Amino acid sequence: MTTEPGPGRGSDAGQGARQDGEPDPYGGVPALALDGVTKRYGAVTALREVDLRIEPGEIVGLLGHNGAGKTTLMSIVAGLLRPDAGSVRVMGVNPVTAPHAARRLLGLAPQELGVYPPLTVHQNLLFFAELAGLRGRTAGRRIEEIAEPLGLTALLGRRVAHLSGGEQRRVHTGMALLHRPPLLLLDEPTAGVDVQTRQQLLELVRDMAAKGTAVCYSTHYLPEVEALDGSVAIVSGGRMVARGPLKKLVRQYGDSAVELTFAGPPPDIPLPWPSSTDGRVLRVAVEQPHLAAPRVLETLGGSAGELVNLRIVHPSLESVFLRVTGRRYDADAEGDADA
Ligand SMILES: Nc1ncnc2c1ncn2[C@@H]1O[C@H](COP(=O)(O)OP(=O)(O)OP(=O)(O)O)[C@@H](O)[C@H]1O
Repeated sequence: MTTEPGPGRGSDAGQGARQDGEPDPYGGVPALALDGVTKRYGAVTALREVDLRIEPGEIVGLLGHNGAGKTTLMSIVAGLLRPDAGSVRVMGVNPVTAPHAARRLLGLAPQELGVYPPLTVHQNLLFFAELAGLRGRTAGRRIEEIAEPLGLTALLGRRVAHLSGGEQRRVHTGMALLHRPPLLLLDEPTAGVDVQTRQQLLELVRDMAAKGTAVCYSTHYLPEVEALDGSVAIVSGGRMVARGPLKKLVRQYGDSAVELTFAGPPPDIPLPWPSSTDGRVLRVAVEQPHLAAPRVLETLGGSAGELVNLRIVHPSLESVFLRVTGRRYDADAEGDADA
């Protein structure tokens, strides 16, 4: 399913502007431009003609179910994989033909932790700073600069092996920021972290974007994207199925509904409203769900005994996601991915 507003060109693509009043040092070049990118792994087509544009200062929440193609997309941007077709530009630089130049322009925090447990936090960060070409005092200053907002200052002398999972995740994220890249790729940066770390990371992302950094933020947590209040790119089956500012997509595609979850498959009852099923969930599309809910319940008759949950769904990113992918965003978590 292809939906407007398409792959994110023009002023609707997102915020895309520095909020700190500084001039844009890159002269209007998009931080990321993907055009018609296709990637196959043997018989599996992981990405199909994907277009995506991210402007400096824009935060894009990259969303999709397991296997949608998010990591493949980030790996192509980072120059770790070659696309089979299409073009990629990072600040105007082609990561296929100029991988080293492109790598200097982006910071990648992959899904898998890339920290060295026997080394201290400082040694880990210094190692990455040196890989990025930073030396001496400059490297030391950058480490201090990123340690502070990530809450790592007091941990700099500790061995990473002795840190909690959330602390290790913060070190891992910090490594991507040391060289102040204009494009930041964060692949599920809050996987397995506690609420406080999540807040810290979100704040840091907002802060960096306000200073002009473009951020591509892949996550399975829709509330994070809502909290970042940036723009959204939704991939499904390797295709870009929606792209645009969050608020605009919600206005355009956000449906309201009453969602009924049953102990088993939803009963087959005739309803006077459009409805769909997804696993154990029956979704009834109604305009004013809080008013319609009692009438929906009345139609259940004897099946009401099988009901385990009723939820009022207002237009939100969640309903946009369902509309453009055909599946609820939490469908993976319930293990009913093929429902
Ligand atoms: N190295 C590989 N060889 C073969 N198939 C692969 C390989 N890597 C990914 N795939 C397939 O490509 C598709 C896209 O995978 P990708 O990892 O990009 O998805 P994703 O959206 O990042 O998923 P997740 O949310 O689970 O991390 C999936 O069907 C996956 O099975």
